[in-house]
Parts: sequence; C-alpha cells; structure tokens
Amino acid sequence: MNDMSHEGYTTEDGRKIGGVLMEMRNITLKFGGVTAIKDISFDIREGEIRAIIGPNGAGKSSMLNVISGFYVPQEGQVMFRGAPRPKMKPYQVARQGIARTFQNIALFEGMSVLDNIMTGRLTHMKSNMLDQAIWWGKAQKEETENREKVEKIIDFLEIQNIRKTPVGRLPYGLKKRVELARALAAEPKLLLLDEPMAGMNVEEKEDMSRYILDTNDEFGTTIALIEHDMGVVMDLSDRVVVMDYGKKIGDGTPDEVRNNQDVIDAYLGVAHD
Ligand SMILES: Nc1ncnc2c1ncn2[C@@H]1O[C@H](COP(=O)(O)OP(=O)(O)OP(=O)(O)O)[C@@H](O)[C@H]1O
Repeated sequence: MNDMSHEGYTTEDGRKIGGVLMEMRNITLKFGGVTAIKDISFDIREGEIRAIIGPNGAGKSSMLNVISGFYVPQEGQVMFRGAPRPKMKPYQVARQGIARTFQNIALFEGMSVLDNIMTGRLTHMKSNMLDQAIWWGKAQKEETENREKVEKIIDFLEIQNIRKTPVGRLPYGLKKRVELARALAAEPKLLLLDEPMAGMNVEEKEDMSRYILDTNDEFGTTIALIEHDMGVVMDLSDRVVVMDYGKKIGDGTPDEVRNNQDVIDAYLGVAHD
C-alpha cells in the first residue's frame, strides 16, 4: 500500500480508495462486568474492503454491532461522514445507507428467493397505502423500478434459476448468497458482513469471496466484514483490524498483519499477561 494519506490511498492492485467514511474513536463497550471492546480506534475508507478478525470471544460481533448502530458504546464516538452518529433506530441506519448480513442467516424461509430480495428494497419504497389506493400508477411505477433493480442483482449473483424457490429449500451456501442479494437490494453505501464464510466448504468460500470482490468492484460498495478464519480474508481485504480479548492488537495491510508477532501469538493461543 502506498500514499496512505487522509484523502485516501491506492491499493497494490491499483484501486483508488477514498477518504474516511466511518471512524471509531476510542470505543469501549461493556456488558455488566465484561468489557467486550477496550478503547479501540480505526477507520473505514470509501471503497475499501475492511476486515475485522480475531479468535473466539475477541469482540468482533460486538464491534460489528457498534458499527451497525445496534450497540451504543459506553465510551468513545462513532463518526459517520465526519459527524458524530447519534443513537439510531434500525430503519434510520438503513436510510444512512448501511446494510448487513447475519451470521445465522435471517431470511424468510417460506418466501421465494425473489420475494426475500424484494424486502431489501423496503427502505427505498416511497408510495404508501394511500398512494396505492388513490394513484395506483405511482405505486406501480415504483414497483417496476424496484423489480428492475432486484433483477439486476439476481443476474449479478447468478441466482436466476432459483428465483422462485422457497428459501427454506436451498442449501446453506445459496442461502448466504440470497442474504447478500437482499442486502445489495438496499443499494448500501456501506455493507456489513457477519462471518460471510462461516460454515461453508472450500468451493462455497471461493464463490463468496468472488461475489464480495465483484460487489466492491461493480457497485463501488464499501465493505466491512468480521471473520473468525484469518486465511479467507487475507486475499480479500485491503486492510485488516485484529482484535484479541477486546483489544486491537494489529491494524494494517494483510501482509503487515500476517507478520505482526502479537497477531501470530494470538492465533497460536500464546498466553497473555
Ligand atoms: N450480549 C452480551 N451480553 C454479555 N456478554 C456478551 C454479550 N455479547 C458478547 N459478550 C461477551 O463479550 C465478549 C466478546 O464477544 P463477541 O461475541 O463480540 O466476540 P467474537 O469475537 O464475535 O466471538 P466469536 O468469534 O466467538 O463469535 C465475550 O466475552 C462475550 O462473552
């Protein structure tokens, strides 16, 4: 990586990364007597793929929930586009352009793939019941536009052949892809992925990696993901934060992180003071 200026930087593969989109400033999060996150700071820049990794119980899920606005830290400040982010409801987070997937897939099992993905468009729907009653044309136009956006995502993720299939009948790897499709239907600026490769076989992991890279490339989406497995994110990410016991022990390019002794120790389970 070179030119790591405040305005952005250029990746080794020549992609231009922009300025800071989101910044975590001295975040501390506690659950009663347990400190899940201890005074952690880092930023996420426009257009980058940013990973947060760490062993079991390191605090990754807690951090993703702080980024998504689900948890409000006791100390520190979350900055979004240069302004402190207030406590927000999930729909307000969605309107800021943040979408996420979940580790335990959260789809409507009885609904078709297409209908599940359409639910991702909800934050973009403007016409209400009254519009639909008195001016059906407006609602119909919006429905057509939403369908076109969703069809584009279905093509992009190569799931045309299962568009009418109830999600409950799909194998795990495809469900994960449908969840990604639903998140993309919201046209997020920032996409949060909660262990996107968990429970996948090698081939499914390769597919998911490719779709994540293509999403970033095709739509310019900034992506932050948490992952337990260090290996899978190294080829994917521009920069990696490493957490262990709630602390940040590394932050840098995959190469920098791979050669960081604290990170090596944490993954080998070397005892702490
Ligand atoms: N809702 C909660 N209530 C109480 N303690 C919690 C809660 N969520 C997390 N913790 C604790 O905070 C610490 C960090 O947990 P967290 O789930 O964020 O780690 P993680 O890195 O995501 O772990 P894993 O890889 O196992 O999912 C752990 O000690 C956990 O027990």
